[in-house]
Amino acid sequence: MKNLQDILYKVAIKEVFGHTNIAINQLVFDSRKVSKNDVFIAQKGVNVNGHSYVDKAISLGAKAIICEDFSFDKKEEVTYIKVDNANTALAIMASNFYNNPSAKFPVVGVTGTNGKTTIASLLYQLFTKAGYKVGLLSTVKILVDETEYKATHTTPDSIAINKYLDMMLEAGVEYCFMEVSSHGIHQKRTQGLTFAGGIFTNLSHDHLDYHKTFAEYRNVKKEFFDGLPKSAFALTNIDDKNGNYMLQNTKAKKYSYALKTLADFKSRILEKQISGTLISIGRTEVWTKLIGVFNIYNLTAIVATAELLGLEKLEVLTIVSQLESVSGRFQYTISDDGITAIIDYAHTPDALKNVLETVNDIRTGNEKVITVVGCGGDRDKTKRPKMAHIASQLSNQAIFTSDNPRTENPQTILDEMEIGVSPENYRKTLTVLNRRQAIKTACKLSETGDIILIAGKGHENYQEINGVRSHFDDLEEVTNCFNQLKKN
Ligand SMILES: CC(=O)N[C@H]1[C@@H](OP(=O)(O)OP(=O)(O)OC[C@H]2O[C@@H](n3ccc(=O)[nH]c3=O)[C@H](O)[C@@H]2O)O[C@H](CO)[C@@H](O)[C@@H]1O[C@H](C)C(=O)N[C@@H](C)C(=O)N[C@H](CCC(=O)O)C(=O)O
Ligand SMILES: Nc1ncnc2c1ncn2[C@@H]1O[C@H](COP(=O)(O)OP(=O)(O)OP(=O)(O)O)[C@@H](O)[C@H]1O
Ligand SMILES: N[C@H](CCC[C@H](N)C(=O)O)C(=O)O
Ligand SMILES: [Mg+2]
Repeated sequence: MKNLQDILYKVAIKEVFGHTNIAINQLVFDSRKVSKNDVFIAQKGVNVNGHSYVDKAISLGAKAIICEDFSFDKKEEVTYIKVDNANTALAIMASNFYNNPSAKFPVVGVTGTNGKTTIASLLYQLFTKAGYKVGLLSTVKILVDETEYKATHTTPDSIAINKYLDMMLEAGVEYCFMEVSSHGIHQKRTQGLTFAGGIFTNLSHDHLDYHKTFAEYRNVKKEFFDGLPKSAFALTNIDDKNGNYMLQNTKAKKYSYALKTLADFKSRILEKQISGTLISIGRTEVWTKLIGVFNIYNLTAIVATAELLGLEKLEVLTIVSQLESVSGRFQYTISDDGITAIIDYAHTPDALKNVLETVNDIRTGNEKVITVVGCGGDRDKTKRPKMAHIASQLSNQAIFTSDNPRTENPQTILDEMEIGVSPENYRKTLTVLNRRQAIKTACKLSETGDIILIAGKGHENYQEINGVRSHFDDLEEVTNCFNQLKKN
């Protein structure tokens, strides 16, 4: 049991009803999960208002309520605390509850539209290879040293973040790398954390269903840097047109990385091959297995981060050449007939463009590029025509199919994609609603040397249709098709 008064340290309280010097069990923001002596935090969500569940939480044993208004009948035996923002209060309380784990070891946050998982995961690999115990909070998985936990979000809720950071400390973890999503920042999931550093990757079109305008999306990302402490570093991609903007009001020490502009950390691409890229970082040449200009940005960011965290430059560069690509990010397999299939998590227009440009860059002759792609349901609809245009423009054949339709009609998503195809590219497109069939079609249409890009789902091992998740794995599907072709 903990004392509520201690947990409330640094929370901006507007009004209190009842006593705060009481023992509490745990913090809970979902009334359905409340048990005896818990504190229920009422959050105003996207779908419902948590304030409607205060009575339910009390009936299940909540002893204290954190809320943004007092518009309900109060019970004598319960403590009510009014705050400006329940999400911020929850985040600070979650840090206090776990004794502020983020202040006890370096936690570095990565934000930006694309590249967060790649950078955080590569940093995990790099620091592990350098002999440290490392933690990772990412879209793909959560790692506490070598123990893996399932990730439900890119940035978990603040209770989960602090719980994992606490577990990391228990396990002797020395560095943690985490993704900081725009939803996470907006919902204050990372407030109250002490970051040792922040990294900005890039900003392009995504999540305009949630943030409404690009300016709002950009400002939410900037909020992360505004909140960094003076002791932290703020590392930005200065080739991105929003790179400087992100650091405008940060108190942290500013650093930049780039491939084109003059920067504190600069790399150059010397040679591109399907098996990897030769780059120079500073004055040192390094061979990496990673492919694509975007990945060289990611590598430059991790080299800079490792140096800013005190690792020795030469050691870092030696390890860089050993780093493996991240699951579902430009992951490829080659069939016995010499057809290459690339699985990539590109689910934004910019990512799809980058990946297809990379594919076109490394193709050697007259081989065809066939792209299988869809767009997620219940997410930003304005991405759909843009992604369809890019896929049809930069491939010889685009096959539009379902991603995770979630609660939307899959055909409607495809219709909204098709609107983006220019008349001159129309003949290059096909629509195959069923993703398995779409992948099969791509395999049937391809010949030796051809390249199939299967975009959008990367590492995901499920497909969500009508709210139901069934097992689905792009790599598994294409491998099955390749095996089938071999038999025929
Ligand atoms: C849009 C969004 O971000 N939603 C998140 C939000 O849910 P919500 O606002 O819909 O919650 P709600 O259902 O309206 O409920 C409001 C409050 O009432 C509470 N409640 C609700 C019902 C009840 O019976 N009792 C009760 O107490 C809920 O626990 C909640 O506290 O708060 C929930 C609790 O923290 C999150 O789980 C949920 O993430 C959903 C599942 C989600 O899909 N989020 C995605 C969009 C997301 O966050 N993605 C980013 C990555 C994006 C990227 O960069 O690619 C991420 O960080 O993962
Ligand atoms: N630095 C980058 N710039 C542009 N595109 C990138 C970059 N890094 C990766 N990508 C592309 O974006 C896709 C997603 O990469 P990654 O998973 O690292 O991004 P993310 O920011 O974690 O995405 P999410 O918002 O879903 O968490 C990759 O599969 C690749 O196509
Ligand atoms: N973190 C991203 C993942 C998108 C992946 C794509 N496969 C989809 O389902 O839309 C989001 O929640 O928007
Ligand atoms: Mg991610």
